Amino acid sequence: MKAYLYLEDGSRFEGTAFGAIRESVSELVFNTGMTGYQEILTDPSYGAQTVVMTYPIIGSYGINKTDWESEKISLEGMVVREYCATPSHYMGEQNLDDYLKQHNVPGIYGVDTRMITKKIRNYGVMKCLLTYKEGTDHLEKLHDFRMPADLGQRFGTTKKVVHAGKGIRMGILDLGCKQGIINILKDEGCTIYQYPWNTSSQEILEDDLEGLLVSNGPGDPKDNDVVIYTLKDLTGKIPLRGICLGNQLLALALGADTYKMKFGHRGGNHPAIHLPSNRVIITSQNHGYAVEESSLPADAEVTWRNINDNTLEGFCHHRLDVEAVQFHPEEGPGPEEGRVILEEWIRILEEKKHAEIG
Ligand SMILES: NC(=O)CC[C@H](N)C(=O)O
Repeated sequence: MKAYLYLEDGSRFEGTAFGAIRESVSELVFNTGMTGYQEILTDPSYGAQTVVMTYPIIGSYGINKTDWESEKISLEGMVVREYCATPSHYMGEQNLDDYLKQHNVPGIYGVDTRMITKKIRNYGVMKCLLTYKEGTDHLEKLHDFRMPADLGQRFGTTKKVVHAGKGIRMGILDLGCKQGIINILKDEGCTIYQYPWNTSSQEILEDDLEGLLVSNGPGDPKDNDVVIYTLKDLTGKIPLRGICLGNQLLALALGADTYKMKFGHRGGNHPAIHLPSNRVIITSQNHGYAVEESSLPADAEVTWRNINDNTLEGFCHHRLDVEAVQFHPEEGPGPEEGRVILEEWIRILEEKKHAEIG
């Protein structure tokens, strides 16, 4: 069956439908990962977005039981150059087409993904319509579409969940937390308190945590007024850590500003420099917003910067015990070099606890 992808700049791409047959309007972004489509599909931070995979063949290793970041597919559509319907991998359980159908997510293949990516790079992130009929009102549909403002409330846990462990008590303020983050905290032995987005600062403080991690999540960070208010209240009362959306929200809580990037960073090949040590690591990334470095309070320290475009990739505030990174130390998908950052956060909070006990 034919499918069409219409972009906000007026361009139209004809391809073949796969996955669910459902018209969808969303924001179009590209990901440069050569592998990792299962993690990308299930990463809640892609809520209300359609992803173009720049790697030309997608689906070749199928879908497995372990490489998921949440139980649902979060994105609105998938665009690929060539779809492989006959996957071959010892862990593969299902093909991508069936998986998309099962989760009611549409896809299109056989389109020039290189040209689409170049358009996004030149024009910036665009709205897109994935549909099955040619039409004259398509551009209107695109113009009428607005990214939902409640995305940060849609993908996280709806009730407090506790995962018992033998180590320190870590909270996660869950705005769509990737499973990879939870898995690392579990590996480190933490007892994890996973909180819904609207949990009050008082409720969090009552659990006597060693630290609170603000998770990744979809949408514009500035849409999360309630969370920013909560974080403002928690600042200085409990060690705060953040990943991606969490990095942006902690910066906003400190009075800094965020902005929408032209086309963002999505892929597993982003070099970031750790400024205090002058060391570079290759990071996994998925973000369309960034913290405006010059807006950070004077006593905050910029700790990480992206080498490709010099954007801020992490900061800390020693006195208030706030530390965050814009990239994904838990990878999922991508290089694992950043994992030590999360492990180090836990180790230092453990040390602090033992020092306090004496
Ligand atoms: N992965 C994330 O947490 C993404 C954060 C935010 N939604 C952005 O696009 O910048």
